[in-house]
Amino acid sequence: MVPRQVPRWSAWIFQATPAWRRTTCALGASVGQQRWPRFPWRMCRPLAFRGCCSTVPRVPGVMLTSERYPVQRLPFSVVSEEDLAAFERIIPGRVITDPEELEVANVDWLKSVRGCSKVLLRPRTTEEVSCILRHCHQRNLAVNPQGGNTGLVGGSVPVFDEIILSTALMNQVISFHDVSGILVCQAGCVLEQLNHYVQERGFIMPLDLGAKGSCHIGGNVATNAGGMRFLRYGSLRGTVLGLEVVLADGTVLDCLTSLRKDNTGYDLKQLFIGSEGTLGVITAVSILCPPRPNAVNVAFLGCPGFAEVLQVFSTCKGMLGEILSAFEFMDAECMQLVMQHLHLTRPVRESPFYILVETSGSSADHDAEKLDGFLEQALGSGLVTDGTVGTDQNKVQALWALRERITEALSHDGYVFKYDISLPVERFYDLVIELRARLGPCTKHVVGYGHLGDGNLHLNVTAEAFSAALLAALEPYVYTWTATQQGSVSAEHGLGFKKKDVLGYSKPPTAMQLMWQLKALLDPRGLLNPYKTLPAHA
Ligand SMILES: O=C(O)CC[C@@H](O)C(=O)O
Ligand SMILES: [Zn+2]
Repeated sequence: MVPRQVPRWSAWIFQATPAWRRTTCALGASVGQQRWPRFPWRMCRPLAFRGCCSTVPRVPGVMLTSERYPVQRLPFSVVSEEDLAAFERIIPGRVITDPEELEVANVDWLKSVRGCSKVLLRPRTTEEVSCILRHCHQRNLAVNPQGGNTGLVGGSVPVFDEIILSTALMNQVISFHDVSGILVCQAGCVLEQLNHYVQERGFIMPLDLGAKGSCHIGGNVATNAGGMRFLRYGSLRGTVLGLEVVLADGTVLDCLTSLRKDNTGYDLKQLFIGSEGTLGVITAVSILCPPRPNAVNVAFLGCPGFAEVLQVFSTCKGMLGEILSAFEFMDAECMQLVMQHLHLTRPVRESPFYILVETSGSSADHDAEKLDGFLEQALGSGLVTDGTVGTDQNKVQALWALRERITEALSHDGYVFKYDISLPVERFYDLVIELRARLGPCTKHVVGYGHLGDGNLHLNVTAEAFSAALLAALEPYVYTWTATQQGSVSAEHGLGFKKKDVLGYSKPPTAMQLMWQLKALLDPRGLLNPYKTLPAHA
C-alpha cells in the first residue's frame, strides 16, 4: 500500500490544534473569544497499563461510561506490551500512553462519557492506518477512530479500553483545483482551516459548524454533519465526491475520485458517510467546494410567536429565493443563556423567538435590496417586531455567535440532555412546550433552537446534575413523540454511543437487519468503534 503523495503541499501543514478566533463585536458585546471551549483538562494519576477500567483513576465529574450506562465489555483482547512495540515500529514516537494526553482523548467534549483507553495512536499516512488496523485485526483489538472529538453523542471516545486512533496528524491538503473547486485532503484537516484555505482561492467549504475550530473533515464526513450551510449546499452525501477508507482488516478502499458524475456500480462511499467509524476509517476526502459568495448579510430578528416564525420562513423563501443561505431559530431561553453564561448582548428587543437569516450572493447591491424588501414586508406585517442587519464581517460574526455558541452556553448551565431531531416544521416547537409542562421544576431550562430551515430542532434540557429520574421522564417520551410525527431521532449528530438503542424509532426492522449484515460483512470481528451506532444484535 502506497501512502498518498502530497508533493505540492508537503511543506504546508495544518495545525491540528483549534484556531480560536477573536472578533470585535459591532454590537458592543464581547463575543467569539473561544469558538468551542477547551476542556479544563485535569491532571490525573498515571494509568496502570494492563487491566480494565477499574484500574483507571476517577476524575471528579466525569463518570466512566460503563458506570452510568448498562454496557458489557465485549471479549476483545487487551493491548499488550508486544502490541505497543508493534505500534511503535509502525509509527515511531507517536504511540501515546501518557495519562494526561489519554485523559483528553478518553472524555467527550460534553464531559458526559468517559472511556479508559490506555493507548492513543497518531498515524500520519494511510499506509500507517492500514498497518495499524491490520495488526488490530490479527490481534482482535478494538479501535475507536477519533477526529476533533467534538461529537455530541459519545461516538468519538472509547466506551472501555478501545485503542484510540487519532487523525490529528493526517492534516495535509492533497490537492485543490481552482477551476472546479474540488478539494482533496487528509481526514484530519480542521474544518475552519480548510475553509480559510479554500476562501483564499475563491471558494468556501460546503459545511459550517459551531465546532469548526476543532472538528476534522474526516469526522464531519463520518458523522454526516449538517450544520449552518445545509439549507444552501445540502448534505455531505451530495458534496463529498470521493473517499479513501481503510477497512477493518487494513485493506485500503480507494474511492477517492473527484468526478461529479460517476455511475459505475454501487456508490460505496455513501456507506461510510454517516457510519461513525463503524465500517471503516476515513483517511482522505474529496469534496466539492462552492464559489465564495461576494456578499454575505445577516439579519437577526425578534418574532412575537411561533406561527409568525413559520410565516417569516415562508416569506423569506419566496422573497429571497436563491440568495437565502441560512434560516436559524432560537427561543428566548437560549438568548437568556448566551447572555448569562457568555456575556453576549441581545441585539434586538426582547422577544419570545429569534431568527437568524443569512443571505449569500454575488452582488452586494442586489442582495441588500432583496433583504431590505423582505425586512420591510416582515416588519410592516407584524411578523417581526424588531431586527438588525449585519453586512460587515464583524457584525455578521457577532450575530452568528449568538446562535452558534448556544451549545457552549448550555454546557455552563449544568448537565445537558440533548436531542437532535428532524420534524415537519409545523410541529417544530410543540415538543419544547410539551416538555416544559411535563418536566416541571426538576429542570433548569428546556430550550429549543436549531436549523429551522432544515426542519432540525435541537432540544436541550438542563438540570443541576445527571438524574436517572429526569432521563426516564425524557426517554422514551421524546423518541416516541418524534416517531409519531414521522420525524428522525437523529437529524445530524448521529447515534454514537448514547443514541444507538433508539435507531428503531426511525428505521424499520428490515433496514436494521441490513445494517447489521453490512457491519458483519465489513467488520466481521466488530472491532471498529464497537458499542456505537447500531444496537446490539439480538
Ligand atoms: O448542542 C446542540 O444540541 C446542537 C449543536 C449544533 O448542532 C448546533 O447546531 O449548534
Ligand atoms: Zn446543529
